[in-house]
Amino acid sequence: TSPCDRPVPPTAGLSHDKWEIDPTELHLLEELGSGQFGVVRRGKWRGSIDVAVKMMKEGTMSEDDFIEEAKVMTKLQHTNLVQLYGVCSKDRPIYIVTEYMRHGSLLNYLRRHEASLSTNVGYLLDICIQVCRGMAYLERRNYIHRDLAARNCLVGSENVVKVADFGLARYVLDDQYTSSGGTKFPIKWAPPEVLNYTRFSSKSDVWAYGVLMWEVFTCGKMPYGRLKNAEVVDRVQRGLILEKPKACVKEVYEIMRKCWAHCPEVRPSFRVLKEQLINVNQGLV
Ligand SMILES: CN1CCN(C(=O)c2ccc(Nc3nc(-c4cccc(NC(=O)c5ccc(C(C)(C)C)cc5)c4)cn4ccnc34)cc2)CC1
Repeated sequence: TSPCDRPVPPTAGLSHDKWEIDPTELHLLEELGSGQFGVVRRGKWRGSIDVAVKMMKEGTMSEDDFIEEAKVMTKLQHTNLVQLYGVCSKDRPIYIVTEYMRHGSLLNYLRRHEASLSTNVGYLLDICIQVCRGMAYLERRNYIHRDLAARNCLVGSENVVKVADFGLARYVLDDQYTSSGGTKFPIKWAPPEVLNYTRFSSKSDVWAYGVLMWEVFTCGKMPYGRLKNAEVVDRVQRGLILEKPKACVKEVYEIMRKCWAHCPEVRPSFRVLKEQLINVNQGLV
């Protein structure tokens, strides 16, 4: 295709280190919330591009390792991935600059719109398919997310849904988050091999994706309700799985259940999941 057909890569035109963003070209606006690394704000880049800026609180992230990885992350480009535009790494705190998603996290979006969403099975399935497309791209690029959940997906204009913060879990310094015994470890989205051996893979992302599907079809309920982490670990080890959400048709629940196969090899790939979900969605029309 001629150069004018190809979309200009969003990181084009940056300084010699194309993933390095000049902070004088950023204009910070309101706070969007805060997460594991601290405050996140909306901003404008080069006067007109809407961005989200994570300002890395000191001591929350292994910064040098992340800056190295940022080069790879800027190359991951897909409609259903929140695009990393670059980083401001010359001063501290480091800024992580991504495209802006105006409706916030998928989890809050599901909870806010439960009334209209709970009867719209086709749209709930479409949300799952969009996340699956983003994850199938990461799978093709041999890139593991490590913390896929509705809270780590974002909703943008025209209700597009994108996967965010892929791979970032590797740079969190808080061992309450990184160790499977920690209070912040995402136990309810983790398969047996992660609970027992912290063995992450695209197939552990598939397990988490099954839980994300459950979150979508319950419009943002907490998986396993108020069960304590230890009780969830015990259930998962014994092969007990999440029950079928009311809004979920049998065919969709069958796909969810496959994501929770005890052995990672038995779970479908995201590529296969995507085909199966699209088939069900066409069957619903
Ligand atoms: C009508 N509603 C009004 C309220 N509302 C908002 O305030 C709102 C609107 C837009 C928002 N957008 C974004 N919000 C965020 C955001 C905001 C707060 C916290 C975070 N998350 C984090 O900081 C974070 C997430 C995960 C992780 C690990 C490594 C653990 C996986 C580490 C850190 C992200 C990032 N974004 C990237 C692109 N767009 C956004 C966020 C919130 C949503 C719309």
